[in-house]
Amino acid sequence: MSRTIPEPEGGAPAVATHGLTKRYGRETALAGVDLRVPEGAVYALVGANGAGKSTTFKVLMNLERPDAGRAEVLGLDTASHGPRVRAQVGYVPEQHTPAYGWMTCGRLLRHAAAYYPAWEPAYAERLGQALGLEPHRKVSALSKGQARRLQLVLALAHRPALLLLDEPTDGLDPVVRNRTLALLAEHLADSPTTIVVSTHHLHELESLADHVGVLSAGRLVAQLPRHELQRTVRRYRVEVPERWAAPPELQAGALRRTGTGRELQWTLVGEEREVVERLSGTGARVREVTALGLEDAALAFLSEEVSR
Ligand SMILES: Nc1ncnc2c1ncn2[C@@H]1O[C@H](COP(=O)(O)OP(=O)(O)OP(=O)(O)O)[C@@H](O)[C@H]1O
Repeated sequence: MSRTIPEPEGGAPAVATHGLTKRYGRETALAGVDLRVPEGAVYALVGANGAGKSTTFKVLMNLERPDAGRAEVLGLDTASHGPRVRAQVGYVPEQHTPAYGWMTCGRLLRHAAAYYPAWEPAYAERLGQALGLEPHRKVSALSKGQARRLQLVLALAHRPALLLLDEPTDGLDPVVRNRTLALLAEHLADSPTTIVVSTHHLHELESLADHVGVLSAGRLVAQLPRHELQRTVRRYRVEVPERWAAPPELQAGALRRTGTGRELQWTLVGEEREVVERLSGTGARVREVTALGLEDAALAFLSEEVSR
């Protein structure tokens, strides 16, 4: 089951993929993904390990070629405009291994400054200080978290139109993790930026994300604005008559079902009023309806398959 948003109105999306498919040998990493990221959105990409998040980022950066389909980033076809795309994107890759390991952090930042015309040295310095970056440390000698801090400065300091952040807080200690999220919020407030960010900790993006995409085994099983997600995905606690069978239209909207006997908890997609009417029409009594947080609402899509 997949739920998607219509094409954003007015102007091209900042990121769009069309039937994106990527295989590694017999492994299908992406199976016909149609991503739509409106300009200015903070789009959280979630999914289990191996769902295809990093592969999506790599294709968007033209670091991997799709086997079928195509991707557009900032109006450019990624396959034919790789360098132009990369020049306009701030990318934090999944791997914590920045290039130029023999340089010091300070030297690498100066090197990047020469490469990006919009690089702001003062901003780079401020970010480095806020993240506790040590300019004299050699890149190859950085710990995982230290490398992540450097990658964040490299991605943000040229204020790109698009940030592609693949688990940006991975490896960071809790203090720097919070600081990074605050820096991202400040960055957004200061410069118009579209962000696509993957995470296994969606609650961290509770105050930032306004769109959510859920990848499951290479398929985009949900893609919708956050307010839509939270409005239409609800948990219903219902009491059902004996030998009650759920009608097919409710089964179709069910993401998760727990409970036994006559008391059930269902996470369902649909307009609350209609869902309650449908349930009541079958003799079930709705005892409680709970609105879900961003993380629970998105994660419900990931348990969809296993609950069926
Ligand atoms: N270079 C590669 N060679 C072979 N298989 C690969 C390669 N890169 C990715 N895959 C496979 O493609 C699938 C998607 O991987 P990907 O790294 O995109 O997932 P992910 O959602 O980022 O996972 P995680 O949350 O664990 O980082 C996985 O099954 C993975 O094993």
